[in-house]
Amino acid sequence: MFTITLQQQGDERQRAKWLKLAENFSILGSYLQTEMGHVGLTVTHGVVMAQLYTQGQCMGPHMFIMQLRSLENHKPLPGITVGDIGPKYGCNDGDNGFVRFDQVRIPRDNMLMRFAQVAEDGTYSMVLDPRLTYGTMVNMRVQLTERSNTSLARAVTIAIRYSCVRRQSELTPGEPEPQILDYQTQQYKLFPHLAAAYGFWFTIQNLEAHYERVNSKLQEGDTSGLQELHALTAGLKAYTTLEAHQGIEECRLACGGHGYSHASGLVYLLTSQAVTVTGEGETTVMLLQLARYLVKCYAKSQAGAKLPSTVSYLQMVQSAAVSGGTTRDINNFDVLTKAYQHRAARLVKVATEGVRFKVTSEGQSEAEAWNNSLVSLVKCAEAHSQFFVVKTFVEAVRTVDADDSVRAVLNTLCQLYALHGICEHAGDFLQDGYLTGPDLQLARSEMCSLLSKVRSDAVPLVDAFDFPDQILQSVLGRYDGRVYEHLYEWAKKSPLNKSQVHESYYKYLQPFLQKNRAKL
Ligand SMILES: CCCCCCCCCCCCC/C=C/C(=O)SCCNC(=O)CCNC(=O)[C@H](O)C(C)(C)COP(=O)(O)OP(=O)(O)OC[C@H]1O[C@@H](n2cnc3c(N)ncnc32)[C@H](O)[C@@H]1OP(=O)(O)O
Ligand SMILES: Cc1cc2nc3c(=O)[nH]c(=O)nc-3n(C[C@H](O)[C@H](O)[C@H](O)COP(=O)(O)OP(=O)(O)OC[C@H]3O[C@@H](n4cnc5c(N)ncnc54)[C@H](O)[C@@H]3O)c2cc1C
Repeated sequence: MFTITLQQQGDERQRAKWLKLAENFSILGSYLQTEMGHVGLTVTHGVVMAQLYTQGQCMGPHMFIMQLRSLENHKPLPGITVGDIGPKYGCNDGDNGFVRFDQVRIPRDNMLMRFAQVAEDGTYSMVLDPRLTYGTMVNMRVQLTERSNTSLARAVTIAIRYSCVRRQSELTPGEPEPQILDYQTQQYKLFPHLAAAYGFWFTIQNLEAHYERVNSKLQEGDTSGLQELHALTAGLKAYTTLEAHQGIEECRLACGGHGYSHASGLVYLLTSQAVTVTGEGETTVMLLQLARYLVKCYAKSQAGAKLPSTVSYLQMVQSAAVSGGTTRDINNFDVLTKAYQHRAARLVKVATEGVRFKVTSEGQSEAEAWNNSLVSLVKCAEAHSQFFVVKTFVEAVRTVDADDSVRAVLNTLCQLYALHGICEHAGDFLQDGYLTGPDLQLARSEMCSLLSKVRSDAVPLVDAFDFPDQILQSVLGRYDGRVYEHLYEWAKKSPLNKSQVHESYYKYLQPFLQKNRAKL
């Protein structure tokens, strides 16, 4: 949460009142923003994000503390219906619930008044920027970006270690079965996610530093960095949570049948990661928040305005003829970064001009034009977020304090991440001729060479994440590699294996079999 320390009467009094209760767990709280509600059985209070109406005017979403249950017997207060929402896709240990308010009144003082106040006579006033109310979401989105990185790193650790234990088929006729990690397809499934886990780690360092800079400016009352931070965090949250989710699923699939077992630890990782894709802002909604900012920035740059650092590249949208068009050193970091920059800038331009064209030439309203451009708007936001990761990764491997051998490995991972992205989104790079067919051919063959280069370092690279077995909770990803013995031990612990003949045999199976056999 933003730790802004402005001296506000209401704020100070409210903090003294509520924080004391919350910090010693006298009350338990939940965040209630989503329309359908998410609360649960445990909480006594909730912070409700609701539209504020005062003196007949709507002032937009504000936060209110609502007491939900009696502090005497935990029963819901009058007018409040609260309960559990039932089983979910995952995170069933999480206490998510619903709540309904019917004619519930709360004291004016329950409105959280750090950034906006309502006086006794209903007069509304605000401090700095009303969007500071959304600060908790920005903070949470940074945290979810971090969590995604950790979950992806856990998944690749499991899958890479297991791929060294599992031997299957013949690579060379007559030779022993190879470790499945020696198959190029297995490397192609796993190593780009390994590279992404490293790239995201550096991205998070950059994002956190950015967050701290904006936060300290906010302490001095300077809100100028708020929108850029919001856009950046919304985009990276969307991009990294989804990439991690898809990566974890690919790691699970790469473990074959055992990936389907809870013993893999991958099923839990996958369902937990799915929450981060939707929670704190669904992916498309978040990418559109970023797109809205990019479109505004592009328009400003066209009018000659200077842009904030993360979007300053929009001032330099080049045509492909000027900027590319020949086969080049596709492994060169400057070439790679420029290609991603060009792709992002071009897609922002295309999306912005698409909206404009629909308004000016097709007579659509702004809202219609926006809706009819959503696909290209989402695409430009994804491209911007991926460019940010590539740029950060490249800068990090150039400047990281590491010896030459470590830097060489990081260089390889960074090239792999960037080349893999180009191959995956080839159309974006080829469409205006910035990259050529021969460039793409080169990118693909370089990417495949990098896979075999990563092979020898793959295990040390996942060991370097330093997840102890207690955290990984995966039989497949055990540090000692003794997978098969422990799979057997794990299976034996199943409650269905408590006796040699399960009780269901006597109840259902035996009569059924006997009946059938009697008919013979
Ligand atoms: C491995 C082990 C794992 C174990 C367990 C795993 C658990 C994982 C935990 C996961 C957590 C799950 C818990 C989830 C909790 C929640 O989901 S809480 C609810 C969060 N809800 C959202 O995020 C809603 C998403 N929607 C938005 O954010 C919308 O933007 C909005 C805030 C609802 C506003 O929408 P709207 O009224 O339509 O306004 P807009 O027109 O879009 O925007 C108005 C202006 O405000 C700016 N803006 C929007 N958001 C922010 C912000 N955060 N900060 C700053 N500014 C913001 C926006 O850019 C607009 O600005 P202008 O363009 O200048 O007008
Ligand atoms: C496990 C879990 C825990 C949660 N915990 C909390 C909590 O503690 N507190 C809380 O307040 N909330 C919580 N949430 C809710 C979460 O914040 C929302 O589910 C999330 O923000 C998505 O909103 P939604 O469910 O309304 O989806 P919707 O907005 O209905 O999204 C459904 C579809 O509509 C599309 N869509 C919606 N709006 C647009 C648009 N403007 N343009 C284009 N497409 C659009 C989306 O892209 C998506 O494809 C939790 C959710 C989960 C799954």
